[in-house]
Amino acid sequence: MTTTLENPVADKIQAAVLPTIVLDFDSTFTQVEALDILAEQLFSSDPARLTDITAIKDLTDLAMSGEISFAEALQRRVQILKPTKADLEGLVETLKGLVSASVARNKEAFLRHPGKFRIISGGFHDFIAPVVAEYGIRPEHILANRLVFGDDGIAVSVDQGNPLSKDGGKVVALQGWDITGPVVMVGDGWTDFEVYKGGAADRFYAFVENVKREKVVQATHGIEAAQVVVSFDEVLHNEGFEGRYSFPRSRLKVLLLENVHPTAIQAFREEGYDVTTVKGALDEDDLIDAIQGVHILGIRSKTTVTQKVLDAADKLLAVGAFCIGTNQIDLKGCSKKGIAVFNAPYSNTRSVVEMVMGLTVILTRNIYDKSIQMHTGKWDKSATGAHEVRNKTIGIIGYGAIGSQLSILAEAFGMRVIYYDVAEKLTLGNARRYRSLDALLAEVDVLSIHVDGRAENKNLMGAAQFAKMKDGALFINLSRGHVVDIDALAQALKSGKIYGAAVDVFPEEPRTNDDPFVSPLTGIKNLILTPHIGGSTEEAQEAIGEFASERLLNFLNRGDTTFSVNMPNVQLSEVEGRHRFLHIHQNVPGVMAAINNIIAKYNLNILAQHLKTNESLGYVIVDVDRGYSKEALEELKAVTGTLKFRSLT
Ligand SMILES: NC(=O)C1=CN([C@@H]2O[C@H](COP(=O)(O)OP(=O)(O)OC[C@H]3O[C@@H](n4cnc5c(N)ncnc54)[C@H](O)[C@@H]3O)[C@@H](O)[C@H]2O)C=CC1
Ligand SMILES: O=C(O)CCC(=O)C(=O)O
Repeated sequence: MTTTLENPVADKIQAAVLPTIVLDFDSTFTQVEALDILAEQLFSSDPARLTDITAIKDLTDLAMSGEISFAEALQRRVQILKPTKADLEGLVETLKGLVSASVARNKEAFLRHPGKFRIISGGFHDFIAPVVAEYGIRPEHILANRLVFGDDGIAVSVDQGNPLSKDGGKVVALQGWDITGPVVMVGDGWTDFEVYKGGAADRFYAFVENVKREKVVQATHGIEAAQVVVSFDEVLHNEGFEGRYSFPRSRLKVLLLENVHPTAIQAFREEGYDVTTVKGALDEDDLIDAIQGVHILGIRSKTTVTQKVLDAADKLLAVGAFCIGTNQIDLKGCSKKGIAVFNAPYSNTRSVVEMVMGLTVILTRNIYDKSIQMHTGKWDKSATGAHEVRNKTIGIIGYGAIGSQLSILAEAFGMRVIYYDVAEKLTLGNARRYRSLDALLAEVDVLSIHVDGRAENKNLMGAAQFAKMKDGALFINLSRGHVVDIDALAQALKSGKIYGAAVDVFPEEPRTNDDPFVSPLTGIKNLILTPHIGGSTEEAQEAIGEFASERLLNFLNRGDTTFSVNMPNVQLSEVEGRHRFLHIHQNVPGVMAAINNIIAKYNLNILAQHLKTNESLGYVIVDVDRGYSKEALEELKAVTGTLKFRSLT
């Protein structure tokens, strides 16, 4: 199967006859209404004038949505604001930092096509010109009002001779401009729509990235030449401009489940992707419905990505596990479809380790049960059964990222550390590796499990293993629920064989906070139960949000597969001034030769080429210079064994 990212609209438009794109300034070129910002700047520190901030905003909104006359709103706002030239300089600096995200990320396109982008605004040339200059828009390509200053340097009114100070002014002003060829108007406000309605523009884009004005959006319905766009990427794409992106990001859907941290949501939105979030996990049926049309899926530990889900995933490019474990994802199924899987292998490691150390002390001192007794009014000040952790032996099963971190912290607490791992590991500090699990079990005062969730680890700790432990040992599991036979653990605790335990993960976990927790472990003495929160610290969640979204964005934006758990890892630079083909295929003979034949046939000039394979997949990345034909792309997609094909610009 290939991923087809086509753009029929752009195909129809001859690249040679690029239109002139005329942008509105307020809430389009910038994220904000400049006069609202000016009001905040001038009045927010003066309690007596706070109401003027609201008055300015109200006037702006009424004019933008077409409720009152634009000319009246403009004049009244200037009368309230009365700015000086120095005030406007401050405003310019603020506005430079508030350019719309999709405009800012397409700066290269602005600079590459001087004269093709112009500004028309009911705002003021005085502050617009220095902001748009950074995008190569010259003063003569800005139509805007001018402020009239009094002798005292304070602006008192608007230049009345300028058509833009009047109602319907944008239509008149634009018609009088020296533009040849098609004109495309992009804006959020009613006066922008009027430009199209009044015949001064051939096409209109209602720009809703910053603000959605219902009256304007409604007005576009049923008009073939008008369209609502959530980002400037779409405008560039539709109008045949070579923006940074071969496919508008706003049409790529990201579905984030399980309360993924806001840093991730923001990262995708800032890059222009269409993000949907869901608080809890989805069960298989709901996920099958939700996954259709989704390009990127973000989950944590409670969403299971099964073969059936993958079969329904018609557009899926990548799955991000916003956690460490990936046992909830059918990795083989993903590989078979060329879907890349990423996780955040180190972002919550420390949180888990700190929790294990805390639990170790709490259990060794019997603090948990003492606290429960206190809550029932029982004061039991006694040292019996309470111990220091110093000189005790902690046994770690699974000496990976978490196990080895724990080794360091436990040693710092004065504990003796021994570990068991099926793989060769670098032993840290004075820890000792045991090659026999049984030998380790027999020696530990505290046992902590940190193996990964592979299926073979089911019931790694069962009745036989608990029986091999010292009487009165402590047991901790913050790895995966299925690793421990919980009936056997319950029995070992009830019999006193295991003196105390802490369990954070369970074979069956509720999908959301509203679902009940049912387990044979509830109600047992000296057993601390926690709702899978080993990695749930604000620090870890933020770090995971940043790390996982960065991996996914690097994959989307440049094809980089660094840290992918199933794809061959290839580190790639940004796509600058070139085209990049990304070809994911089954690792079968002949694919590379077929790709190279097509490249030779179409005489494509290769700037860089990479091939990396793993057991099941091959990943070819080809960077070519700008000239290539659509036929070449079609042939590359059709190579036998192709799973996914994308091109980036
Ligand atoms: N409770 C929570 O909120 C969290 C749980 N976790 C879980 O903690 C576990 C460990 O995470 P990491 O240390 O990052 O993983 P890791 O992959 O770095 O380490 C796992 C280690 O276990 C070893 N191992 C696997 N099976 C084994 C076996 N049968 N016997 C001995 N050693 C075995 C591996 O060789 C590896 O060294 C994972 O299951 C992860 O999902 C991770 C973060 C948060
Ligand atoms: O916090 C989560 O959702 C899962 C944490 C976890 O178990 C992991 O990172 O593997």
